[in-house]
Amino acid sequence: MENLYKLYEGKPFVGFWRFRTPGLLIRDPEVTKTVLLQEFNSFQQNGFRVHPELDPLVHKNPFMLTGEEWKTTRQTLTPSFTNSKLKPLLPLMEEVAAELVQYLRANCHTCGPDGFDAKDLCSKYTMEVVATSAFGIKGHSFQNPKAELREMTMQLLQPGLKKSIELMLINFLPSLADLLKLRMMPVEVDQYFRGVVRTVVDEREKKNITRNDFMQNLINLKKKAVENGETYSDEDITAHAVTFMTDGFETSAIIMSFILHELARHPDVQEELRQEVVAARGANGGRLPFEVLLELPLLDQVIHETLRLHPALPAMEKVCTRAISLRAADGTELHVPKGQLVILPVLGFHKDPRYFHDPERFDPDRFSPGRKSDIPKYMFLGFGGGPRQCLGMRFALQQTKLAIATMVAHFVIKATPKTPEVVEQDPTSFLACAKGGLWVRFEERQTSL
Ligand code: HEM
Repeated sequence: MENLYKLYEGKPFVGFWRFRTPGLLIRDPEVTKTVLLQEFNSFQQNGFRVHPELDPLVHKNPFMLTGEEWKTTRQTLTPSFTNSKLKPLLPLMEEVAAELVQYLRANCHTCGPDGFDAKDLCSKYTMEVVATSAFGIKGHSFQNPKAELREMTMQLLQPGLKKSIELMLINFLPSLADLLKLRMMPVEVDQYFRGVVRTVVDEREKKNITRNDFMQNLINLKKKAVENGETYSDEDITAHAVTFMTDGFETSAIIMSFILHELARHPDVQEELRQEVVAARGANGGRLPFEVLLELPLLDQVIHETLRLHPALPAMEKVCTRAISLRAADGTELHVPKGQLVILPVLGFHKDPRYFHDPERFDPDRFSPGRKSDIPKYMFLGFGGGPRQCLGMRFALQQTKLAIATMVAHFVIKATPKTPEVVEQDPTSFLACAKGGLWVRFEERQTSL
């Protein structure tokens, strides 16, 4: 999509074919705002669908839902992502960050000249954070690369060849996929997650345990629904915990690995960030309290600039649900019929010199308080935009900030011979994925406040 975006400079709309489906690429900020916000009701469906009966746990993910079902689910889950619910998760995340430091200390001298595959490393951390926050369990990712929770989640997120072909059919030839009863989540993964949730819920109910986590919020939602004579089933609890797992684990690992890559390639920014983190830890007894962590300015800018250069979702797909006329800034008008696939080229916008000067340059200062208002609205779409903007954004920022701050406080992150100069996107991946991986090495620092 980035190439198509560049090829049609000056045009607000570009038509293309994806297999037998016509697609519409948007190249205009005004139209992007119209699609995401002003005419949201005409574009409220994401370009993915799963069969509600064959794939109930995936279908209940807000990302897949539309209409009233989407609205109710989003309203139900939103309170779990407010600061008052996220703050109590910090001690759980800190335990995982301490495990990450231990793991790096134990392995940084023996990992060889190429260092660590940053994505693999970060996904151990995000898997454990999500496991403890969403399911209230440990995933044992640092100890065992083949741990069951990780293996089951990976079956969903990095499917093998046969499953990938099935997924293509589900997306591009849905009627054939329905006929063949193809499902996105393998049966054994579905059964596994239902079993995990049943065990956790039973144990908490039997032993009257309450814990400050997402699972507790879901259990409380069920209790409230029962009191009000409404339905909130065990399947709903499982589906929403799985949403947390699938949406929260991989995307955050991707962005963290790109941050490590950029910090290794920009030691000056890394050093400035270290000073910011070390000073804040020093002023708070060696910890970063919730409010302090969220407010560290350079840390926030580094994350946003990395998301600009390497958005986890390089393009967003929407489907027109109500025919509409779109008008671009240059006056071009286009009739968009119901059912039309519409693509918002996130990476194209993020690398367009009209919106981001010298776009290939890693420049966290673009997101500084004095400059970020220069970025046109809806041209930075790292977390999407409008009513469907990423539901887990605050959680993602919290876990990412804690991991990066902890790593720079304890280690110097360095490039290795395998660290790519220019990151090449793997064209087969729907999420951002660097061809050949992102490799970095860690040197332990003497002082670690
Ligand atoms: C750095 C990490 C993350 C990135 C870059 C990211 C990015 C995105 C993007 C681009 C969208 C589409 C937004 C749109 O259509 O406008 C999205 C949707 C969503 N994200 Fe995230 N996400 C991240 C982490 C998370 C986490 C941690 C969770 C949950 C714990 C989460 C849950 C969701 C959900 C439920 C949706 C669908 C929202 C809806 O359609 O109403 N995400 N995310």
